Amino acid sequence: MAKLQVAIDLLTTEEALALAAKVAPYVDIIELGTPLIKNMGSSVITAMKNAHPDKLVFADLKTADAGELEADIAFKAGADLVTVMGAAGNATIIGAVKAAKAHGKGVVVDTIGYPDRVKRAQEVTELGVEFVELHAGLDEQWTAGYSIQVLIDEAARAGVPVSIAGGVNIDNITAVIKAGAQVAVAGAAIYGAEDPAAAAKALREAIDAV
Ligand SMILES: O=C(CO)[C@H](O)[C@H](O)COP(=O)(O)O
Repeated sequence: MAKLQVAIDLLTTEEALALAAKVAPYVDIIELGTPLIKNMGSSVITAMKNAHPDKLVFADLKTADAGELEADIAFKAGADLVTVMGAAGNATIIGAVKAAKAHGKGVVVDTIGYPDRVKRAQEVTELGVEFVELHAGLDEQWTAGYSIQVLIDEAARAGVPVSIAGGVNIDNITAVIKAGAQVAVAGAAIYGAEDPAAAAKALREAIDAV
């Protein structure tokens, strides 16, 4: 069964915990967004894991260097998964995987901005990462002509475990899962909804119906 990941792109621990409390029944993975971690530090990771020990806590570090060191900080704080940029060197990804193995946790590679996301996904899977995020970031999503269909097409031909992030919503989540994504990441579709719990529930039901 595919997983639903809520991306919490809010700015304070208080707001993040309040959102997580509403949507936790419907999600498998709680992602702490990069701006949230930059604003609050690793204490937000600890606060979220303490509040939701039964969920996978995903620290979207977007590490570009010092992979082992940065991953170790997040795992010690309570993260189950951390991200490293696909554009980083393999040594950085290998370092983060080393830290993950030491803690019994995992690394996700984020392909944001990478020219050939599928090729990089296949390469880094060999390095022992959990899965690869086929990701169009917020700036790319706001570029004229953006369509999530490009990520859906990439997932269908990746042949390795992937998630999709970049505007997942109730209108496209079925196609995201049918393309083979193991994880659907939804940020604005949940935290920007008038009723985040109802939005998360609808996404969960759409996944379960595939
Ligand atoms: O990592 C991110 C941006 O860099 C977002 O969390 C990710 O893109 C998911 O959010 P949305 O569903 O709003 O695109």
